[in-house]
Amino acid sequence: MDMMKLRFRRPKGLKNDPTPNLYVANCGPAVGISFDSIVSAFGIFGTVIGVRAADETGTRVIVCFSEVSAAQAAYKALNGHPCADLGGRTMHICYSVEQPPPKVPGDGSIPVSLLASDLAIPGIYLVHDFITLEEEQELLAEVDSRQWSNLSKRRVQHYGYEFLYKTRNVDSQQFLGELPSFVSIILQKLQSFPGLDCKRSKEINQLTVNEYPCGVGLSPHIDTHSAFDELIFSLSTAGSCIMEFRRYSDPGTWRLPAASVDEIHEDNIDLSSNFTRKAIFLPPRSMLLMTGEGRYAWHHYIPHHKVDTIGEKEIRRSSRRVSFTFRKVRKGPCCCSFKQYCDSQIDAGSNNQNQ
Ligand SMILES: O=C(O)CCC(=O)C(=O)O
Ligand SMILES: [Fe+2]
Repeated sequence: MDMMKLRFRRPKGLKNDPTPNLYVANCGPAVGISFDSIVSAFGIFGTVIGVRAADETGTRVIVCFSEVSAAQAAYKALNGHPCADLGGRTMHICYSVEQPPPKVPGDGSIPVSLLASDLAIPGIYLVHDFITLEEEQELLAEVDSRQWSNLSKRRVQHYGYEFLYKTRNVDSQQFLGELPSFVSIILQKLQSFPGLDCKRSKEINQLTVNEYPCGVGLSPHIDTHSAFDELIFSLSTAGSCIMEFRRYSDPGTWRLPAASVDEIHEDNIDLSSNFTRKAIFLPPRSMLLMTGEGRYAWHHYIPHHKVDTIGEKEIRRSSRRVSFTFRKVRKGPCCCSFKQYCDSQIDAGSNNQNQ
């Protein structure tokens, strides 16, 4: 059996019987530790069949041994103790279990709200006709006269600070300049966004423009807490889509695709875990605000559909949707009260999720 083709995960609950496979947190390429050095460091305890990423963070790996006893020895020696062979790094280890095959969801459809009040997720707001048709045309003309960067399925532009898809964060040391003047009108309108203190929307300093061709969506994610402040605005132009929100019942799954991931697809998501799903229709020229619980604890997701079904109606997506996501780059760690979803508080904290 090819061990590396099997899917392993962190065990749920307290029971953690030894297996030959270790789930190792605080270790991996994103913290400067190559797979080769992991093989050597763990190889001291027995034959390592393979090492691979446990998820997309680059900071958690699965180490597969040929024998349970070797995994036990490595666990005993390295869990919570600094490892001299890996630069004195302290790892958090548990025995990994085989992932059950994903359940095939029903037909996948859920009711789609037209209004945020019907969606009833705390912190999610939607304002229809936030901009006029003319303003929409102007915005599109401006971005189309600028350079797009190609991701695998969509094109993007970043202003203020670049969003780095590998780390799902921004390089806050690298300021690209003020937001362009063609969005001044939007920034001005955001100051009178219903129910918001205008000071908070004044501080926006990052813009990502996403162009989705028909049928392309966005994998479920939470915008990285440590990268961006609480308020996240997204203006839809040129086309519509539905946006699905998911609140996972197992906080462990929060680590799956975070932020605007390009290369990660739906089949990487742990469909066997439970989540509550809600969806809202985002028409062109509408402005979505994600804040509070909706921003910090719910994944947002754009299904990869060419047609969105809203009640009895089928709405064909147009040739493209262009969204303008406005955020403020965070200075210092996030201190939200949704700790289990918060990379500032889990990775830097006790790491008790892995113990
Ligand atoms: O296209 C959108 O409205 C959402 C974009 C988004 O979620 C993101 O860039 O993080
Ligand atoms: Fe997002």
